Amino acid sequence: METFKRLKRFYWPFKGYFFVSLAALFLVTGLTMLYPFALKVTIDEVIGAGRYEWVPWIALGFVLLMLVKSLAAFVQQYAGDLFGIRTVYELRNALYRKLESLPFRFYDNAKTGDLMSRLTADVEVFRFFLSFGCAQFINFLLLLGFGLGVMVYLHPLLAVVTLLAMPFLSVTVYRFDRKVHPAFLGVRRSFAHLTTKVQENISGMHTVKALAREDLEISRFGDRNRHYMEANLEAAHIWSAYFPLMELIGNISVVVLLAYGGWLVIRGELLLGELVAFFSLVWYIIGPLMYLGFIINTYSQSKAAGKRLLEILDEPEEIQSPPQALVAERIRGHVRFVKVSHRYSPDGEWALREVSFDAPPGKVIGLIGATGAGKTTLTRLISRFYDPTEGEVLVDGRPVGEYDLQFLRRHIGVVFQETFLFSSTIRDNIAYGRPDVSMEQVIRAAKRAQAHDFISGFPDGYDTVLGERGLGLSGGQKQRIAIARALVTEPSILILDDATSAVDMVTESRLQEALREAMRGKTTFIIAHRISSVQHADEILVLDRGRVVERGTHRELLEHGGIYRRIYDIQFRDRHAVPL
Ligand SMILES: Nc1ncnc2c1ncn2[C@@H]1O[C@H](COP(=O)(O)OP(=O)(O)OP(=O)(O)O)[C@@H](O)[C@H]1O
Repeated sequence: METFKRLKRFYWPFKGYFFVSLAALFLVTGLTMLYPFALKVTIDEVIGAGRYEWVPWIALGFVLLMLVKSLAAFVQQYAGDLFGIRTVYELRNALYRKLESLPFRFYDNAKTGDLMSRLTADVEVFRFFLSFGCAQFINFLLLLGFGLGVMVYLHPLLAVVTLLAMPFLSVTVYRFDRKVHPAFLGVRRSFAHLTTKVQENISGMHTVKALAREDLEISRFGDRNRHYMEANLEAAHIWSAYFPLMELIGNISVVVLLAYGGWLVIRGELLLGELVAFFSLVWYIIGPLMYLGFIINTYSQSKAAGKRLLEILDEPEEIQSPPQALVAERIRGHVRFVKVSHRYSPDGEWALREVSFDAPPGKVIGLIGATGAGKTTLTRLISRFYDPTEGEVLVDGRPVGEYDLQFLRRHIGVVFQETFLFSSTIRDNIAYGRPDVSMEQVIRAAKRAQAHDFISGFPDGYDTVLGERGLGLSGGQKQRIAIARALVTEPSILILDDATSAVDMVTESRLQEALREAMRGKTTFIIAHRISSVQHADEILVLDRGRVVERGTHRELLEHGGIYRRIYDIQFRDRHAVPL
């Protein structure tokens, strides 16, 4: 119940639909309960008493009863559906909002397929229970309560005989629930594993094919598919073992009832019509009882699904805007690091160690160093994708944690190492951060990013629709669109994380020229492996295992003769490329 209690805020606002559905259900069940009475009256007081002229009227009464019951059943079903559908609409929105606000840390380990299955399959299972299972469960309780009440009224002893089977049935149902719940949790988990595999494979299909690993992937998929099948089989096994047992217990009580009831009729202690009424009442109880397994099944599944949804909703959002968040007129772009250290997990390696530097507005900082040296980590702290473990990151003299998060990020243009483009037009991709910009601004940004020429070369120009993740463009073209996307927001701070790695040297040098123009008075961080990409920076920080081991201008660092010089020597054995 805990899971449902915690998800109450989603379904409680729609309780009106639920209660309408419930009221209609009361009516349906009440009318259903009238049948045995009508039968009893027809047999004992009409046919038994020879009043045959009443039969057509009784038949007409039955038809009317059924019409009202159908109408009530419609209201019950429709209101129940509305209850479920409206609830999961809110739930899905809340989950998506949560996913949008979760920090980078969450996505470092998140699996897309698993998240997708939570947002789709688990939400659907939850809806099914709200719309259908929950009402069925209440229906069961109603039928049981009404049925027993009427039976006790007709013949208490006979009712007790029926009740004799209940404890056995209750124990069986309890044990069934205990077993079937983990089994369904397993089904949901292995379904998520399966979808994760499919999603990863479709995304990485080029790599799979390039390395001719289709067979391996088919066999891996086969493994997960088998797990999913086995999880389903296990659930089906539990189901098929318990369901007939429940049915058997139910049937035994019917047999006992018929034997004892028949004996009572023979002795004249019970009217025939009463036994017939009793018999149909018993089925109103035993039917739903046997159905109880299915109801428990939907309940168990929705409990398991609800738990998985709560796992997302409960994820901590450690990176948020503070209560009195700072929103300035604009950000000038003065970035300062004071003894900043960072590690991604409390017991992990330090990714940055005591890094300090001062970058006033307009300064271009180059970051260079071996892979894993901490260059990306450093820039991630400026945008507050992570909070530093130690030390302070200041923008315009204020700790980044004091700013409104969206305000801060809107003023920082980031071009990531891996370019991600949406499957929409080039214009929409460039204008993603500022959808209201004019076409002129889009073109200006594209020109500065050296992208205008190749975009204009496409038959549809800026209206060219890109494939998923920008498929159909070269690596360098994608990078330049990403740079234009960052520039169009007119950021005060620009971070280029290996953003020109796929661009040829000539284009890169033109790009840097244009960027210098565009970023005048703003601060730029350039992460690169190529010396040619950072050589014009005002200050170059050389990182090694998280520490700044050298700093200075290109010339100073060359003269210093340290790591930078060694990188330079390796990269420029042919010295003509870069003058000393
Ligand atoms: N999300 C993360 N979770 C845990 N550790 C991480 C994460 N991102 C980076 N690291 C670790 O932090 C260290 C610094 O990584 P970072 O990405 O900053 O290096 P880098 O200098 O940008 O490397 P590259 O040039 O290859 O991009 C590495 O040891 C890396 O394994």
